[in-house]
Amino acid sequence: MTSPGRHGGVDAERLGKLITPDPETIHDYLEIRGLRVAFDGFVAVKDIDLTVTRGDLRFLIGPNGAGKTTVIDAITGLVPATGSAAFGRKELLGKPVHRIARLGVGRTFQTASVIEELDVLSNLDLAAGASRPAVSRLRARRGVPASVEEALEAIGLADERFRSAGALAHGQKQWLEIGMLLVQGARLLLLDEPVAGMSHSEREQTADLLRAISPHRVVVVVEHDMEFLRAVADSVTVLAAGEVLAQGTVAEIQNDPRVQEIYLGTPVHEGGR
Ligand SMILES: Nc1ncnc2c1ncn2[C@@H]1O[C@H](COP(=O)(O)OP(=O)(O)OP(=O)(O)O)[C@@H](O)[C@H]1O
Repeated sequence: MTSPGRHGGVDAERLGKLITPDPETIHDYLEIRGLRVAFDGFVAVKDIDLTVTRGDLRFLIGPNGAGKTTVIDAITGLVPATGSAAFGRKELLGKPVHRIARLGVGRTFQTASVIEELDVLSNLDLAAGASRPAVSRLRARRGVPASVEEALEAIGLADERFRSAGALAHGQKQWLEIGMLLVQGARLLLLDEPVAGMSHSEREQTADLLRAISPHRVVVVVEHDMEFLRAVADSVTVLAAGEVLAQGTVAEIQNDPRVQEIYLGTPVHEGGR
C-alpha cells in the first residue's frame, strides 16, 4: 500500500481527528515583516512581507536562487535574519531551532530527513516526543499513542509501520515526514519541494493530503511544479532575487506579465520553473 489512507487517497476522517483544530490556535497565522537575510554581504532575502493564515494554502514560487528556501531557513532559525517573523503572535527570529519547533513550527526539507535506520513507527514515536531507549521500543509498540496510530492511517503507512524508513518509496518518505510534523503538534507547516521526484500518482495523493491538512493548519509550500501548484494552491507568492514580485490567486499569478517575464518569457501555466 503506497497511498495515503488505507484504501487509497487521504483518510479524511482519521486525518480530521488527528488534526482537529485546537480552539486556542484558531487564529494562527504567520506574519513576516521586513525579513532580511544576508550571507557575507550578499542579500539573499530583501525586506520581505508575507502573511499566511490557516486554510489559505500558500505556495512560494520563483526561479532558482530567488530566496525561497532561505525564507524557510530564517523562519525556522537555521540562518540569522533581521526584521520580524511571528507565529501565534510569538516572535521567531533570534530563537534557537528547538524553541521555534516548540512554538509549533515544523518543516520538511528537499531531501526527506526521516531516520532511515528506524522503522516508520519509531520515526513517528520520536516525533511525538515518545522518545524511548531502543530496548523498550518493542514493549512500547503495544501501546502506540492514538495520535501516532491516526497519523499512520492518515498518511497511508499503517501497513508499513515496522518497515525501516530507509526502505520506503520516495513519496512514502515525504508522507512520513508530514505525519511526523503532525504528531509533533506543528501548527505551521513549511514544506520544501514536497513533490520533487514523485510519480504522478504520488503527487495526486500528496495533493489530497495537503488539502485535508490545510483547513486546520497554516501551510506554506515551496514548489517548482506548476501542475501541482494549480491542483493545490489557494494563493501564491512569487519571489525573485530575494523580493516579493507578485502575490495573488493562481489565476492572477499565471496572468501576471511580470511573473511570465521572470520565467524567461514562458507563460507560467506552460513552464515548469
Ligand atoms: N548558506 C549560504 N551561504 C551563502 N549563500 C547562500 C546560502 N544559502 C543560500 N545562499 C544564496 O542565497 C540565494 C537564495 O538561495 P535559496 O536556496 O534560498 O533559493 P531558492 O529560491 O530556494 O532556490 P532553489 O529553487 O534553487 O532551491 C542564492 O543565491 C544562494 O546561492
